[in-house]
Amino acid sequence: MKTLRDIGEDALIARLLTPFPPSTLCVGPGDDCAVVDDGHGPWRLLKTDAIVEGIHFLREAPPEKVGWKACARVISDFAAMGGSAREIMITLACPPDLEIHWVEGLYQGIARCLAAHEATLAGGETTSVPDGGPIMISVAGTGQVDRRHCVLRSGGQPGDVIAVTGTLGGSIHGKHLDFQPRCAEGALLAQAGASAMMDLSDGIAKDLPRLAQASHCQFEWIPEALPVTPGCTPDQALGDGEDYELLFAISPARWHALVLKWPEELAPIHAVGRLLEGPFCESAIQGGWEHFRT
Ligand SMILES: Nc1ncnc2c1ncn2[C@@H]1O[C@H](COP(=O)(O)OP(=O)(O)OP(=O)(O)O)[C@@H](O)[C@H]1O
Ligand SMILES: Cc1ncc(C[n+]2csc(CCOP(=O)(O)O)c2C)c(N)n1
Ligand SMILES: [Mg+2]
Repeated sequence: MKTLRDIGEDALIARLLTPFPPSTLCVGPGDDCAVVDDGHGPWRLLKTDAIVEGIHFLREAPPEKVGWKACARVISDFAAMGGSAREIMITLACPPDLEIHWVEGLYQGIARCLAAHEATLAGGETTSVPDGGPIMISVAGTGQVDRRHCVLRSGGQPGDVIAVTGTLGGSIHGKHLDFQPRCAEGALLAQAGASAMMDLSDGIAKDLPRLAQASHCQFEWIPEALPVTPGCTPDQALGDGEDYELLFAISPARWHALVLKWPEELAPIHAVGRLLEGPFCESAIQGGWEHFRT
């Protein structure tokens, strides 16, 4: 009998979505967020995400940071559309022997993250896992994005520059619990006419092929152009994952204009490659995170 390990996360999701009719939303499954048009005002963004003890964090991690991470991951996906967060709901599944203090710490981190991003706690759900089971925190949220400036993974064009914010690699040494979702950067990139965008959670080795595939393009990348986090190797920059930086495509003319006006106080931007005439067939980069296999 085949198991999830045999096919991995991406093939599993593709199989699970097969029986469903094509989405009638502005954007259905397949992007960082789903997008809903209420007919007036900004577009609504929907996202759900989960972190699990032993996979995304260890029990000895400071609970405030775990709470921050759980919410910041969702906000990073809003940023990846050019948008921002609105309402957040938290589902908490814990084993009975967990100290109350740990959960209170978790909620301090959640509160800090929501306050920093002007998001509102709308409610949640609390449940248990059997003794010895892992803590799981699931965060669902709504966000919003200006309907003229919503950036999908699928809008990339052959010839577009591929670029990233910040530096890549080494997140396990602390950044994965303590990152700033790139909301200001995402909004500016959307206004500047980025053609495609996503956040980097599984490593650029996994996520760049995903963006290229969604945009029906091939890609080339320049290994020496990767902005590697100091102290990390290029392989770590490619595959460590949980960078929570933005990966985007933009026309060469817009890229040149953007570089000239990019504000110093935002995370720096670096070109790392180019989209090429399609169709996407196979990834030229190895590495990155895939659930059930990594
Ligand atoms: N179990 C599921 N059922 C339906 N749709 C799913 C399921 N899991 C993922 N998806 C959809 O598949 C797409 C890819 O999901 P994934 O979790 O990889 O998103 P991501 O943005 O790449 O990752 P992250 O949440 O770490 O940023 C998303 O559009 C998501 O809504
Ligand atoms: C204890 C521990 N072990 C490993 C990692 C690294 N890690 C976990 S999930 C993931 C990919 C992103 O997840 P998702 O695909 O769910 O967005 C990465 C890089 C960690 N943070 N903590
Ligand atoms: Mg994402």
